Amino acid sequence: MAAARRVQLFYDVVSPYSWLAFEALCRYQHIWNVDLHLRPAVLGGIMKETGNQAPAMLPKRGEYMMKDIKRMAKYYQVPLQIPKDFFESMVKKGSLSAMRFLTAVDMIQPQFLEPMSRELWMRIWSRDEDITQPDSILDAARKAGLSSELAQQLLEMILSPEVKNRLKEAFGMPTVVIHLNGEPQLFFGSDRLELLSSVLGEKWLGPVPASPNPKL
Ligand SMILES: N[C@@H](CCC(=O)N[C@@H](CS)C(=O)NCC(=O)O)C(=O)O
Repeated sequence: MAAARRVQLFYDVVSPYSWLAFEALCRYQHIWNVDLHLRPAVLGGIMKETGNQAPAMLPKRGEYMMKDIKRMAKYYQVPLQIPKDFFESMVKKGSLSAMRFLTAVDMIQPQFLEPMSRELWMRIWSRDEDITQPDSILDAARKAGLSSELAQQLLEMILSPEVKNRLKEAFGMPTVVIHLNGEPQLFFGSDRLELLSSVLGEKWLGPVPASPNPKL
């Protein structure tokens, strides 16, 4: 069998579309011949630099996105619920500490990235709970199976320059990057996974393939 190809997923837990792509790729990592690399990243810096507004902040676009997200969540079978105060949760509070925590997880114990990311999404995008306070992050860590010692150690790392510098920026969320013949190929959006499968030469079986070991 050919060596598994590396598929990198750049995501932010503030992004609902990232959650959809994350769950679909977590399902497919056991079906396709790929090696999934989860890459915590932030969108905010890019928005600031380019002066772009989050699409949801434009009223008509925002209205459309709310409907789109609900339909996509049902189709992807992800228990996503729109938070009551979208502006407060997404824009004002954001996800920087949570994403720094995930970056520290990636540096120290990357096997916890998948469950920890999922727990953070469950908080912000399913149960409308906070993800900015240390106690919120520690609660998610406990549910993801991290020991309290490890979680404390990671929490202490989030202000370190190593973590801050390692947190990647992506131009849109979710972004998937693969390398074909040494050339990076970038796919933007949870709606580009079918195209990704075609480029990889793998079968697209919809967002909920019969996975041998589904986590969600
Ligand atoms: N069509 C895409 C939409 C993804 C999307 O709107 N992502 C937002 C974050 S949740 C984003 O990256 N916006 C930045 C931009 O569009 O420039 C999908 O289905 O995933």
